[in-house]
Amino acid sequence: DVIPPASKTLRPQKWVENFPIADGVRQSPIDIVPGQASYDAGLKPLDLKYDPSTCLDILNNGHSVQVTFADDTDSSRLTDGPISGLYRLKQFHFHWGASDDKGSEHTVAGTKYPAELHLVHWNTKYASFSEAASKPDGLAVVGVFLKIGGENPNLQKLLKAFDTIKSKGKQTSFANFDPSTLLPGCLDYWTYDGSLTTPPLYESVTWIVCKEPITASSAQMAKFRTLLFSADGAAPDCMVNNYRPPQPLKGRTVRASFK
Ligand SMILES: COCCCN1C=C(N)c2cc(S(N)(=O)=O)sc2S1(=O)=O
Ligand SMILES: [Zn+2]
Repeated sequence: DVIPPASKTLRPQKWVENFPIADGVRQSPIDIVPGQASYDAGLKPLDLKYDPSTCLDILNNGHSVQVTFADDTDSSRLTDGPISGLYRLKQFHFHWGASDDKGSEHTVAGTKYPAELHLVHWNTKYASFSEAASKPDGLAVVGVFLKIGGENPNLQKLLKAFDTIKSKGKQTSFANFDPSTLLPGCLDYWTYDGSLTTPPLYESVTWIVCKEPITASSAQMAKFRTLLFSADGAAPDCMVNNYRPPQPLKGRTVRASFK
């Protein structure tokens, strides 16, 4: 009989069966309500420094498109902001919709953006990324919204690689990409304690969501939608709507770095 495509069997409503933490107290994403965030004058500006030479490869992992970095030195790292210590960049990836009216994981007063970039960093107080990934202060993910606007030249190099990693499991070398070209000009942010937004849903993430979006053209968004959840040879299953909807706040406070 027909095997349902992964995008149907692994949908968010099903995750709690295998990952009970899906109903946990600090799940992500959330709806950020600016009027309810509390300005914290003690929050420092983000200090992000990325070294393009640490960029290794680009991969279709069956959930998203991911660019992975060498994390054996401190040369691509996040410090300050809401965190203490130094967190190394491990990877970045995106979430997007089947159309321009949805796709982001976090929402802002109910507004969905067409996509969201996640830059994943791990706390170097732990020996490795995989050790850090499950600790309450193990990860810091910087989220950047994408909105529809003019073509973003800094996305072109990424999008050009998509043709070679169309299906699940495909990966290709990807060198000298500077992720800071994907950051907005203003690094004002909201921050709260949350989780990975896909299984294993570990409650290990200090979320840092930038207020200012970057742009992508509608044509560039369409390029994301040419990727597949499915592997070569399987029935093609378009990689779209790979976002988890907002989760209950359960008493958490969202802090703002700006007034
Ligand atoms: C040993 O590794 C275990 C966890 C590894 N990761 C798994 C995810 N599902 C995941 C989701 C992430 S997201 N969407 O919350 O940024 S980051 C991330 S991840 O940190 O790369
Ligand atoms: Zn993500």
